[in-house]
Amino acid sequence: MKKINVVAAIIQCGEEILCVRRGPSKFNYISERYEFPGGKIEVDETKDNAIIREIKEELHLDIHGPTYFNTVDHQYPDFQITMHSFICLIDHKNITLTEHIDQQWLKIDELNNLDWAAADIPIVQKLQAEYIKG
Ligand SMILES: Nc1nc2c([nH]c(=O)n2[C@@H]2O[C@H](COP(=O)(O)OP(=O)(O)OP(=O)(O)O)[C@@H](O)[C@H]2O)c(=O)[nH]1
Repeated sequence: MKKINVVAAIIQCGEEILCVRRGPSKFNYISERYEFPGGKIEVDETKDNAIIREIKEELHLDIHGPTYFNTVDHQYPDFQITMHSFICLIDHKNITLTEHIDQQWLKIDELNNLDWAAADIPIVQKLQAEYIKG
């Protein structure tokens, strides 16, 4: 079974978090699902550098000092993913979608309104648990 290592950015601006929608895929379970922007870690690349590079490529956005949030291991029918998420703060919402088909800026308690890729559910749940705790 193919294994991939992915980084994902929880991009926060004020109280809102950026959620992006993947385009059509041959795998129906990720096709047009919402996810956090990011992508595969390249050989010899640090996770921090991978997240900075992916966000620059995908959103034309510079982020600084990503802060580690969690790691999710998830088995999809055709591949296994290990995804490391990072909280990234920015001070403006000027992004350009180069790969995704929609963007939504949502408050943490609104994140359930979206149809997420399954691997993202533990991230959403942890964000909500920490938000409730304060
Ligand atoms: N970026 C990202 N990928 C995710 C998330 N959740 C999730 O299941 N994935 C899956 O992880 C994989 C990431 O691959 P990708 O296509 O984004 O990576 P990439 O930009 O490096 O792609 P490339 O292969 O075209 O160079 C996809 O299969 C995607 O569906 C998420 O929150 N963010």
